[in-house]
Amino acid sequence: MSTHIGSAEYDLIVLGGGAVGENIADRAVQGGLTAVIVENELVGGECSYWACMPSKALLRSVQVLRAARQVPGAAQAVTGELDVHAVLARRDSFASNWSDSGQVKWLESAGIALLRGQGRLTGSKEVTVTGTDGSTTVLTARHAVSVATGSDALLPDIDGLTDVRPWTSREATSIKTVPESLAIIGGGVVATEMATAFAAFGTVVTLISRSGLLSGMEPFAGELVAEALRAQGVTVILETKTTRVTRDESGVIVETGDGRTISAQEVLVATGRTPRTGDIGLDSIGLKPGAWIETDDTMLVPGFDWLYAAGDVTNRALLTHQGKYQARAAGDVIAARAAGTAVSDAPWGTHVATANHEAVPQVTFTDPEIASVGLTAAAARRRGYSVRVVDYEIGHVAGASVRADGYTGTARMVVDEERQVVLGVTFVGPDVSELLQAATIAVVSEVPLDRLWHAVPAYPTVNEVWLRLLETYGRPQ
Ligand SMILES: Cc1cc2nc3c(=O)[nH]c(=O)nc-3n(C[C@H](O)[C@H](O)[C@H](O)COP(=O)(O)OP(=O)(O)OC[C@H]3O[C@@H](n4cnc5c(N)ncnc54)[C@H](O)[C@@H]3O)c2cc1C
Ligand SMILES: NC(=O)c1ccc[n+]([C@@H]2O[C@H](COP(=O)([O-])OP(=O)(O)OC[C@H]3O[C@@H](n4cnc5c(N)ncnc54)[C@H](O)[C@@H]3O)[C@@H](O)[C@H]2O)c1
Repeated sequence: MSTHIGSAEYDLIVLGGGAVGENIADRAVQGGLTAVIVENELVGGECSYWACMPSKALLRSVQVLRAARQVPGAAQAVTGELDVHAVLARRDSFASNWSDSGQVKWLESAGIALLRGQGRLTGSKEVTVTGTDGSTTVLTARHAVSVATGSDALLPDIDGLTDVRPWTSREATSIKTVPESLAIIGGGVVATEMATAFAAFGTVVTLISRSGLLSGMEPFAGELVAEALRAQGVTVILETKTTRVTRDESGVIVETGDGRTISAQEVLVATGRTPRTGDIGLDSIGLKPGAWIETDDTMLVPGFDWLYAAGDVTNRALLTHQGKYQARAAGDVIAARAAGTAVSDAPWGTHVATANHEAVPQVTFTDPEIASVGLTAAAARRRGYSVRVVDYEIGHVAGASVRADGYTGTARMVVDEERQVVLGVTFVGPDVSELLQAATIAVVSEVPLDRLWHAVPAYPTVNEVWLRLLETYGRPQ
């Protein structure tokens, strides 16, 4: 094993080469800085290989088949079942067969240096990288270090769980064969999306959630998804704790607080995330290892003028698009501060991630889909807004009935009565994901409702639900 010690200096060191780290480096390089990314696994990170891309590739075929079956004419043409082998092959290509060569090429073309190995902060503006061959490189940053090390699946403290080698989202999204049966612990986004996919693949799925489903969202979202999962054959057990998990030769046995015993070939744990900060040298600069990293809206860590963090590791909004949004702010502000040019850090300025607070969009790719942005009614009330809630059945819109026979879905608009602007929107229904950006623009731009009446949705599209929501609210005088 080599013990070679090298050193190098860059304007910016980015620890972690996921989608977020790549974007921080890219913006900083476009702003005239030199940047190196330190990555110890695959450039592209969780989203590319074990999260967004493979999971959505698994779910898309399921959605297309359902859509075809809901439209006479097309339904008659679809006589077979889902070809799971072909679904997995398509998933493989979306995960680039777990090779990061394409992303490495992109880094080269963007002028970003790459150093492979485990990076640890070892002092002010200093990161020491241990390569797989044991070599050590000490990197020094002229201006900034940004942490973008992401998050890992959280394994809750359930008796026996770690001993049974449970699946996390990584095993679920990279499956090579489909299990006959699967128990899922959790009721959030991963649990519901994976229950949707595996049920469609023919797996006998039991989902055990200690609460209702998707509890941070509007209540009807989780209720409609639970109803749909049950209709797809999933056993959905709500408000129930998992107390013990064991494994024998036939599979796993999951025991619940209300005395049930669920046997399955595998168990998937989908109970949230934990920050990847346990072994990145935070203690060397006076921060707590294993904790989420707090930042201000320019992604600067309080108490430092050179340390930034972005993406999952900040626990602001664990979504790729929000992490990349933070990365754009961080990369741009690092370049601006290095050049001594003006920093625009007032709310909604160039160098801040203001939308993290009250305007986060998210699509949950269950069947039906959930597309949501901004505040739920409950969250808006907690924040002291004077709230009015407007609901509308999407199936009553002409465009929805053309799209699918028996289309059912619900839309909710949360209005700030004082300013008469939209604080939040939730759509639940087939194919609602593509409705979301209009809602995001309305929330971020704080478009007054009387002006929104002039944004005419095309007939007959599902977007006409906007007109129905406005009509239900009543035209402001
Ligand atoms: C199953 C699943 C599905 C998801 N689906 C979606 C979705 O549809 N849409 C969406 O917006 N979000 C989705 N997410 C969330 C999304 O995956 C994350 O928000 C996103 O990947 C976070 O990006 P990141 O760059 O912060 O972290 P990561 O992608 O985790 O990247 C961090 C990188 O840092 C590297 N690293 C860590 N420590 C070190 C170290 N010490 N030295 C060197 N390198 C290091 C890691 O190897 C990794 O490559 C999903 C998550 C899961 C689990
Ligand atoms: N489509 C998407 O955008 C998408 C898809 C998947 C994941 N993600 C992101 O990945 C992150 C992780 O997803 P997730 O589903 O793991 O987390 P989550 O926060 O969505 O859900 C966690 C679930 O686990 C339950 N839970 C937590 N601790 C538990 C315990 N000790 N015992 C039993 N249950 C427990 C919670 O009640 C909740 O139902 C999310 O924050 C999400 O933003 C996004």
